[in-house]
Amino acid sequence: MKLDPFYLIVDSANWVERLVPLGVKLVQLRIKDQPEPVLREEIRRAKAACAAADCRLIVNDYWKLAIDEGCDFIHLGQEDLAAADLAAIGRAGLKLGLSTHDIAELETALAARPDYVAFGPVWPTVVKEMRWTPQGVERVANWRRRVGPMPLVAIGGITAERAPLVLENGADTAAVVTDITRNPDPEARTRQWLAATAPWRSVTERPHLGSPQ
Ligand SMILES: Cc1ncc(COP(=O)(O)OP(=O)(O)O)c(N)n1
Ligand SMILES: Cc1nc(C(=O)O)sc1CCOP(=O)(O)O
Ligand SMILES: [Mg+2]
Repeated sequence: MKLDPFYLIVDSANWVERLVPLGVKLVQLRIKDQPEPVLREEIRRAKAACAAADCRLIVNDYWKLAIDEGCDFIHLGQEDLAAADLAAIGRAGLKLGLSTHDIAELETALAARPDYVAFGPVWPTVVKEMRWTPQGVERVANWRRRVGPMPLVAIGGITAERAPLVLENGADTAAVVTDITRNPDPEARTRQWLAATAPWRSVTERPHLGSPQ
């Protein structure tokens, strides 16, 4: 499975409808603290907008709703994973992305046989409080060697200017929230992201790096 090198994360269907038509091909709907009917409606709208633009939609956290609504990709953190029914997710044919921040989490994630592994925070993030200090791009390269051919997502404090650094260090895709959603011109910033990641969009094979350090 090849992931687009630009992985947009937003907190509403409004954002999906606004930015996906610009050419975004990989988007996560990450909504917190909303009642189920609202979540369901947001997922439906995001799904329709993504279908219209040939964009892959990944639903964060709400794996049961994702199954119900016929989505095909979810993202879970380690706590989400502990509470999830992996067999049900597998039966529904959902692809699975998992968060990792340290070696123990990586081992837990790999044992669940995900479709991608995310690693962060590479740089400081303002989106949420995290137990981990910024990990740096060298550690992205280390994760690349550890996960082998599995798709690798880098996340945390990534800007359009920094995206090439994580892609050069072995990430398959760079995930972003605030560099776009808090930019004064999110549409222009999205276009800058599309341009900054374009060299990796056309690459079909990436040479393997060395063994883990
Ligand atoms: C691509 C990607 N990577 C990491 C996360 C974080 O997931 P999680 O640890 O479950 O935290 P929340 O996002 O749910 O607060 C993510 N959502 N996406
Ligand atoms: C939701 C999330 N998870 C992270 C992790 O490291 O697991 S970092 C993060 C926030 C990413 O937002 P921004 O691009 O604005 O830093
Ligand atoms: Mg989560």
